[in-house]
Amino acid sequence: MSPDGTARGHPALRAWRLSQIVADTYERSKLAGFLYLFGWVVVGWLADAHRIAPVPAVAMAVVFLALGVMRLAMRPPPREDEAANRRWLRNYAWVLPLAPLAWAGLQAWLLLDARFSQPVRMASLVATIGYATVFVNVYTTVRHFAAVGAGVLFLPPLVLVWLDPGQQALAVAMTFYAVYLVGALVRTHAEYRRRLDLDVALREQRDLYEGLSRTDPLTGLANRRQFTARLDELAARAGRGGPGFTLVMIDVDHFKRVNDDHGHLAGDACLVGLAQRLQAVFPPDCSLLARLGGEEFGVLLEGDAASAAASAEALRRSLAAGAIDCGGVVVRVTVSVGVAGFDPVRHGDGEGLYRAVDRALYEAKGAGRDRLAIAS
Ligand SMILES: Nc1nc2c(ncn2[C@@H]2O[C@H](COP(=O)(O)OP(=O)(O)OP(=O)(O)O)[C@@H](O)[C@H]2O)c(=O)[nH]1
Repeated sequence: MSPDGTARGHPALRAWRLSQIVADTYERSKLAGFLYLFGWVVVGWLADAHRIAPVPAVAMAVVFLALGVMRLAMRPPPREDEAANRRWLRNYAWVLPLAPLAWAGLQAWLLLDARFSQPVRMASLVATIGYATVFVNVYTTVRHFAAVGAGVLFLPPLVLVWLDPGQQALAVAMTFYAVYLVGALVRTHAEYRRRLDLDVALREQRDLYEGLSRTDPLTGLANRRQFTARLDELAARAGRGGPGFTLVMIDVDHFKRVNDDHGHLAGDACLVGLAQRLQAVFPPDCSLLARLGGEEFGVLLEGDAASAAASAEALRRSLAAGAIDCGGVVVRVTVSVGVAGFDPVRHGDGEGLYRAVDRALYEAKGAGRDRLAIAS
């Protein structure tokens, strides 16, 4: 298991999970760097630091400002770039503790330098406790970020307070608080992980149902719903002057006989075999292949009708010339085909093209089947 807990799951979900951790970490911490600058302005003003030690006082302010800007500037990479997100987390692991480290040095200075009064030390300790609390409650997207940040902030003053004989009561109280911080860190990190797991599970379910709602369960091709949506999309795009496209509709001839002669299961296997033949002729990366229902298939292809018709004709010929394996039985099937390229003026929209191709297919059937007709 990697530090971000992303070892399991589908790669896309794993990448999403990692990018969510990155996004959450950035969102939670992008402005928090400036809190140290604000804290130092308040505590430094209380401490009269600009008079006691002007150069270190200003230097600390500049350091906190620079570290705040640095955090803000580290914008997360694109979500889909898993390697870049992993790199970002690694880099951020170095950047995030820098401000706490600088604050810890400042805190040690305020506690050890006799020129600073007791109220100033108390004020700085209150700020330190606050920053450590923020770390364990907010930056728990990655547990070691929270642990390192809170540890760097809290442990040095705790040790210094224990070493001061006059501060034993405060040292005991801070020790109890340190124990609370450890418990809070474990709890908030577990809560974050649970929420993240739930988000991932919900996305997984959503992707699954979305896939099912767009896919024909028998052949794995697109279903009619997806086909219609894509047809409308292509027609709208072509209507706006976009690239042209062609619709091919393929209907198995006398498919009822396949069922009647060999059984429904053989009929199902035949449809699956036909879908595979379609995928071989019309590669899915340049077309949308759909089962429109029953024994009817639709193909949407970018480009003109002539090349689509040539591919469909090659398929028709190869089916007519041979036979296909339908789950153990070898069956000869022929197909009738209708083809038309989309013409925005003649067809108007996707439905208009569908009707034209359906008519051409009907003509091919009427003319004796096993043939291709191009819509006039
Ligand atoms: N095995 C199987 N058969 C199906 C499925 N869907 C539809 N059918 C069958 O497909 C047949 C379609 O019959 P028809 O519409 O009369 O068409 P046809 O027999 O192919 O004849 P033509 O289209 O006129 O050449 C029917 O017998 C349906 O039961 C399916 O998912 N699996």
